[in-house]
Amino acid sequence: MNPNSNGDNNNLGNRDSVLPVMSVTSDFPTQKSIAREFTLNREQRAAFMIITSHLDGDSDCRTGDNNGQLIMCIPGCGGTGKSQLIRALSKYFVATKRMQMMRKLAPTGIAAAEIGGMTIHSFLGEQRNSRTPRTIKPGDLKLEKEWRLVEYLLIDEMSMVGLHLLAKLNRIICSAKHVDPNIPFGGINVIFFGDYLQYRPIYDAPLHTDFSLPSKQKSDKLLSEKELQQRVARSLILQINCVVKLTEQMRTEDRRYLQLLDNLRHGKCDRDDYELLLSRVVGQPSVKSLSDSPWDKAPILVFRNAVRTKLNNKAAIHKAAEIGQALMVCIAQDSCKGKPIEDPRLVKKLLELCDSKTEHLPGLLPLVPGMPVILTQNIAIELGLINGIFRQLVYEEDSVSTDVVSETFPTNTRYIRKPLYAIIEIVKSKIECNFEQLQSNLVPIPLMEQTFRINLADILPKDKKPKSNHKTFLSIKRRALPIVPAYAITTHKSQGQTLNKVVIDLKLPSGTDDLAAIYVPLSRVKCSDDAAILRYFDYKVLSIKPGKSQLAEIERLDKIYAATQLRFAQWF
Ligand SMILES: Nc1ncnc2c1ncn2[C@@H]1O[C@H](COP(=O)(O)OP(=O)(O)OP(=O)(O)O)[C@@H](O)[C@H]1O
Repeated sequence: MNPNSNGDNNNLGNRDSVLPVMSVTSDFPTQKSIAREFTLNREQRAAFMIITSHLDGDSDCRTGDNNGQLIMCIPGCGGTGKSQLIRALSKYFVATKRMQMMRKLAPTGIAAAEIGGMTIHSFLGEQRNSRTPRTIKPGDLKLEKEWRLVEYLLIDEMSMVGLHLLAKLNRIICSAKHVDPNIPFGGINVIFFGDYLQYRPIYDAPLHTDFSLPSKQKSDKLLSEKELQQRVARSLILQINCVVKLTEQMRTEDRRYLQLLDNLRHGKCDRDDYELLLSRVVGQPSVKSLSDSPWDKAPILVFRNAVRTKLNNKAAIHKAAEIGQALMVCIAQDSCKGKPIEDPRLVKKLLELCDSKTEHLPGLLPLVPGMPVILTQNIAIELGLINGIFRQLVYEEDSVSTDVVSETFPTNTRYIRKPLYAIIEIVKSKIECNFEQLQSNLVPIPLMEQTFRINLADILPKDKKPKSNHKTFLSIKRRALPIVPAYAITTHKSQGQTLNKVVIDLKLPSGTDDLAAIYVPLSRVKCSDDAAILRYFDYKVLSIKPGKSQLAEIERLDKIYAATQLRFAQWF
């Protein structure tokens, strides 16, 4: 715009003088420039335009069901760029100074870190598997403040979100926003991202649960409070009024491998697909040994937490030997009813429990400099504090001993009873630091405290187990470093991540019939050459089919997608 041209030609002053020609080029980001910056494809761009135009008050976007409230779903299989779209949307909200209107939540720490969001549990102020839900009191000022400015709620990895959790979130938002509980999500706009064929929630019913299908439960049985809440949440999901499906594969460049992944999603892999995967089994010419580069640095994806812990311990022992150092193992401090535990057998049993049973605080934590780690407690996930490399341990000098605590580790292991903090190099740190001497990605991680319950019968030797079925629970308070090694991670933890090289176990534990157990690990990489298969596996695992309610929900969303394309034809 020329600042001198105000439309009034009589005000041009001296007509003989030459007017300065000024062209103002603005660096101000626009919808188009951000879509370009993130190289959004056609589908990502359409979703981006619908949401950002809704934000900008576009009247076409703000009409229709629910008084223009956007209840949107962006489904897409692994690698179709859902997280990339969230990053582009975030950039637009930041650039237009409206970031406080957006809240990003995900069901797991790793998924939340991928999008710079928080976990739903931490946002609800609850622990995982908590038996004491957050109480909602009218006039809760903290809650009101948390939600006052929020108008767009983005929920990633929707396959792992449970209906009960969603119901809680809905109640909290309605209460914070002081609106009629019949208005979905307190009237704010909600956008779900994810893929229903990936992992489902562990202790809850998935969002696609179809309560109209005949269930195993007897029809005359009264519904529990939890089941009622789940049905309420399902009715919210049925109000989704806008769908953009992402279909273009952005992660996998290898056409043949893409075909295999697609066959897998439909439970239709053939012998050729099987042969392709067998050619990647360790020991075959393409992957001679896991000790060779690049496989020696690739994470191993396994199904069971116990297997993960065993592999991590072995890898730590091996790495310590490789660099010629004695292994360090930090010991957790456990107490019961405020007193240290005295029975040495009980102490040992507790320390050897898998961290999945101890609120994710490990009893025995092996540490080797350079070891990849995952932070298991929510310290500041929105700052990227989740994946890192262990660099250094600070501990009380006099708390080190070489007395054997566990046969798992070599005899020269140094056990540290009083660690103070560990210095972790955070892989994708978003911490800004102005001190020249301090590296912003080196973060001291202190000890943390958690309480877990354990059934005594589960840890007593077989001959000492009580005969009756009566359960005796012990409540244990543990102080420990909130860190676990990440040489091996569970396939569940890998969901949402793009991995450069990965070693995958496809031998499923018996009784596993979830397609996600195969599809999630295989879809983490860009091509078949980036995956090594740990050992031979049964052809049968490639023919696991998606469930009925998964397919029905995908079909329902497809129909809404067709209507969305007609409604916003200009962006498709
Ligand atoms: N438009 C794009 N331009 C360039 N790269 C992209 C684009 N979209 C996605 N990618 C890249 O493709 C890979 C997969 O994308 P992303 O992680 O966003 O997929 P996803 O749908 O969230 O996958 P998952 O379901 O496994 O979580 C990433 O490496 C990402 O950077």
